[in-house]
Amino acid sequence: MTRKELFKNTLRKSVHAWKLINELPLSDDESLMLRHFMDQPGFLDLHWRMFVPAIKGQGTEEQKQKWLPLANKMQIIGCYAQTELGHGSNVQGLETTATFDPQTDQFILHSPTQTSSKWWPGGLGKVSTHAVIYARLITDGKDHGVHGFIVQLRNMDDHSPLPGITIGDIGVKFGNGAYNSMDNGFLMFDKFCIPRDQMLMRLSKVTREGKYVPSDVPRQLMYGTMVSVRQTIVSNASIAMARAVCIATRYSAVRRQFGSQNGGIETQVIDYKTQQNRLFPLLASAYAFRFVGEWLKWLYTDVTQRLEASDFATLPEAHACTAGLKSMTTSATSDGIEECRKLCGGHGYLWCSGLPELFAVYVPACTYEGDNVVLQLQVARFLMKTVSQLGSGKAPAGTTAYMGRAKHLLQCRSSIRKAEDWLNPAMVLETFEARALRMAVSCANNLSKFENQEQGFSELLADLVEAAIAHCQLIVVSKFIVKLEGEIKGKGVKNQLKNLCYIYALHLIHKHLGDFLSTNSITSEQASLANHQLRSLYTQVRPNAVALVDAFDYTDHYLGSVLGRYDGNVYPKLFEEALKDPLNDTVVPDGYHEYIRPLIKQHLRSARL
Ligand SMILES: CC/C=C\C/C=C\C/C=C\C/C=C\C/C=C\C/C=C\CCCCC(=O)SCCNC(=O)CCNC(=O)[C@H](O)C(C)(C)COP(=O)(O)OP(=O)(O)OC[C@H]1O[C@@H](n2cnc3c(N)ncnc32)[C@H](O)[C@@H]1OP(=O)(O)O
Ligand SMILES: Cc1cc2nc3c(=O)[nH]c(=O)nc-3n(C[C@H](O)[C@H](O)[C@H](O)COP(=O)(O)OP(=O)(O)OC[C@H]3O[C@@H](n4cnc5c(N)ncnc54)[C@H](O)[C@@H]3O)c2cc1C
Repeated sequence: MTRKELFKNTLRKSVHAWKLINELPLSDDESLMLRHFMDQPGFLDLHWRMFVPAIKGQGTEEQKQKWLPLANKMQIIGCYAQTELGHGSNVQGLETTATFDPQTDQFILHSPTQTSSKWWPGGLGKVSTHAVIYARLITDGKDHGVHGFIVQLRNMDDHSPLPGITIGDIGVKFGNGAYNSMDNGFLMFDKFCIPRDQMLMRLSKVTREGKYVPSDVPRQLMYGTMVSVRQTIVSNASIAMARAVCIATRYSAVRRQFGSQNGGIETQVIDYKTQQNRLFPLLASAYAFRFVGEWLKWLYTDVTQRLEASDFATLPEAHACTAGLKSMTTSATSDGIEECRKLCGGHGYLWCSGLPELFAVYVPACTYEGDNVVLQLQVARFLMKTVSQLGSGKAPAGTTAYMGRAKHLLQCRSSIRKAEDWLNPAMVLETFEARALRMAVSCANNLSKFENQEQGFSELLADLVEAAIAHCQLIVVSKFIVKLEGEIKGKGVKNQLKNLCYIYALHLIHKHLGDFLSTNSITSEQASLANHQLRSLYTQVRPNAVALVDAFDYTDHYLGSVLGRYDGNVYPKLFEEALKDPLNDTVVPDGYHEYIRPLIKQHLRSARL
């Protein structure tokens, strides 16, 4: 499809999905499933995941009563317009202004520079009638920082932009189809006025007289929509990883190379330890991210209930966990999808493997909803704060509770003696806790050598990100172990999940061996025992690998992959796909007479043939 066709087709699908949701009707959970099977980014994502939650989280009761019924019936379509051409990560650096005019009781929205143009918001370019806009609030010449506003963008009769608004699509993005189904947009305001009651005023207010009444709750609640989406992105990482792994595992069982004895059949590539060493940790990651995603959903629900009761105590942890896990799981999944493509050899590079499209549509997850490095630095700040409070009498809680055992964890030596010890959950956990704590404490010690803490933080950014990742990996490993401690239905399923849990943990030890050794969390002998155990786990997973990906229950239609077909009938179907290519419509290609023939004839003439 051309970009225009792709975009229009996504509108068609989105509207059809909305019709089904209402007619059947579908529950919220079922509607989410429908979104997965629709399988294309589109304006509905931003309307439901960001526009509506922003109003719910930041609007007053009156504002919710006015706007939510319209949004819930899709009589207005909204997007989330925060990022600008010049600033995305640095939200406090946004430039768009919303200046209160007491004469007219309105805010005047203005884009003072080119870099202040809104740039990137999905659904903004062509579809949205409304947006939640983030802009600097100015009253009586004073800048109160960034606040949210509900703004109508387009005429409800003919969809034309309202006077004072310039709007459009930002252009083609990475890949062929991928994220190009979405109208990521730009927007400039030229002194565009909105009524005062369209500032989202649950957190802070501007009175009729133009007085700014700051919030008595943490201002970070303004970032609540991002926290909510980051949480959902973690579960989605599992879905995308599982999809790539399903394709690569099934194909690895079909594909044979080398190893033929006396003219017999060759070896299935899944039997090579190198293939297992690349593939099975990804399979384990797909399961691990699913379990940590379930836990994160619980954490998010818990913090939301606490916030409603004005208990803000767990907000920093919820922010650190959603930011860190969003970052860690999306980075691992993007890399994992690319690894799966390579695991499928040359055929993985074919469009019909399903992997190039999956990669192209997935990679922006490393950037949207917060650049992954910037988000890990938020985790690092949280860790440094927690370390600095150790010994103050305030016991760390939740995911940092392990830091409360700092004295032990800074001194302990791993008691792993034989390979099987690596299947002991307490020993594995302690190894990850020791490594995470020691990396965090080492950063804190290095920071303390700087007179200026911010300067020290800048100098140590790379180490801080690594410490944050170590903490996030500990969370994933520990939630996988907790999952195994609960009830798991199905004969033998627990054993399979145990294998995957330890593959997940031990492959991380192998991959980040430098961290584990340099922090003395393990010795090199213990590292080789871990490798030994890992190989043994691969052998145990091998007979069940295909069943473990079948368990994801993805249809062939959803996978969209010739290599990942359930029936394994890969080669005939690759031919079928090839023959469908428009280049094969004719035997002699268009362009032959224009370019190829004259070229060949010229050679024939010069060679006097
Ligand atoms: C789509 C794929 C297709 C097919 C796949 C198949 C199916 C998929 C199905 C569904 C889709 C799946 C999922 C996606 C769902 C929906 C979304 C769809 C598309 C994505 C759209 C993307 C939208 C966006 O990108 S919106 C813009 C996002 N922008 C950002 O994230 C900006 C990042 N920057 C920041 O957040 C902040 O600037 C900062 C945190 C980096 C710094 O802020 P600030 O300067 O204010 O803070 P600091 O001084 O550093 O900190 C001050 C204190 O505040 C605390 N803090 C910061 N943030 C928060 C927070 N959020 N909550 C709580 N507290 C916070 C911080 O810790 C400091 O605390 P302290 O105690 O003072 O130290
Ligand atoms: C597909 C897609 C959809 C999007 N949808 C929306 C949307 O609906 N609404 C919306 O408002 N926005 C949206 N965005 C924008 C997105 O949120 C931003 O792109 C994202 O927050 C990253 O910000 P940035 O582009 O400014 O990156 P930058 O911050 O410019 O990052 C560039 C580089 O600088 C590094 N860097 C930046 N700051 C620091 C620092 N402090 N320390 C160390 N390194 C740093 C980063 O790690 C990165 O390597 C979307 C983006 C994409 C790609």
